[in-house]
Amino acid sequence: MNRDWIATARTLSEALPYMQRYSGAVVVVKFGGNAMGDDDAMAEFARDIVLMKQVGIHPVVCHGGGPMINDLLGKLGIESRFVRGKRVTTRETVEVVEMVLSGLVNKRIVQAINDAGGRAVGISGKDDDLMVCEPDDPELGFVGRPVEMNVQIIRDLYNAGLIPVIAPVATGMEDNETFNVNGDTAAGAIAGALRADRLLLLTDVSGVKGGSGEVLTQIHPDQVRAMIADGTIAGGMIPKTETALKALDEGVRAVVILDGRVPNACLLELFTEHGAGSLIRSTDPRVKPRGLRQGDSGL
Ligand SMILES: Nc1ncnc2c1ncn2[C@@H]1O[C@H](COP(=O)(O)OP(=O)(O)O)[C@@H](O)[C@H]1O
Ligand SMILES: CC(=O)N[C@@H](CCC(=O)OP(=O)(O)O)C(=O)O
Repeated sequence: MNRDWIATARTLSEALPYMQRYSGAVVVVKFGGNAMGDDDAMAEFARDIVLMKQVGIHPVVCHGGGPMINDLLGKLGIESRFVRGKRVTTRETVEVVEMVLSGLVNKRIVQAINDAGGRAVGISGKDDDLMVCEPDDPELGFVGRPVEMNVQIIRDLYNAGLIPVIAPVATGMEDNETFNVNGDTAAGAIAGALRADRLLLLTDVSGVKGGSGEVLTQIHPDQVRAMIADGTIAGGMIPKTETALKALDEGVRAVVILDGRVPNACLLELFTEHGAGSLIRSTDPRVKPRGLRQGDSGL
């Protein structure tokens, strides 16, 4: 027999304990615009999500799309400006943000998941008032900070066998305003409100790097705080790790920051001993560990 088939069968067999451990788990996956890549990479991501659903996990996809917003704004002659990793969003910009995120990007992901045999439903933070926001910072304009989460719609969708795909656009508390929410912030708020078992933040680096540039495979929340304070964590990694800490405070069991450009990144993290990227886990003794990596004291 061809040896590759034996290896394939062994790989599947080795994944069994991980599949059992995660059965029924809620896994929120943040799919960033930089991690999306070409159609092949999108199709591969979609297969990973469908496989997760097939083995009894409830995947919840929350996406970004910053580079795609930049493209359309550029075509319209509108300049993109960011302050501390967040887009300065005018009334004019927020219309483009909603068109790109709720339209183009959301439906591209929905279509890819459906093509892979899943049943995806695309919504935004506006649907069923999933995410209600207040202005984040006057300097940023129509950028929202989630203050009220109504996640029953997500539970209804995943319990019905569907895969929610969420665009980070939300309603304001007043005047039916539309707010642009950073994708990491939205994914963290959704994972926190769901008390998710895992929040996977897919990005374009292999994880959180320490002082000498090495990727840290497991990080204590206190170490993350120290690395933000001493500048080891900088730029776009600041909102990402702050999101991770907040989500852990809200009851998420563990957050993993990993490279979404690596083939089958989600499967590598969930179903192999190796794992992927940097895992930051809850230190709250009331949050029961589930499916942590081999060798972790909480396993
Ligand atoms: N300690 C660190 N470890 C890893 N990346 C870091 C660190 N400090 C800053 N960064 C930067 O953060 C970036 C990831 O944030 P960002 O580009 O906003 O991701 P995304 O677009 O996927 O949301 C990396 O590409 C890297 O340049
Ligand atoms: C407030 C804010 O910055 N919103 C983001 C929303 C998209 C996003 O977060 O996309 P990525 O995950 O691909 O970066 C933006 O306008 O770019």
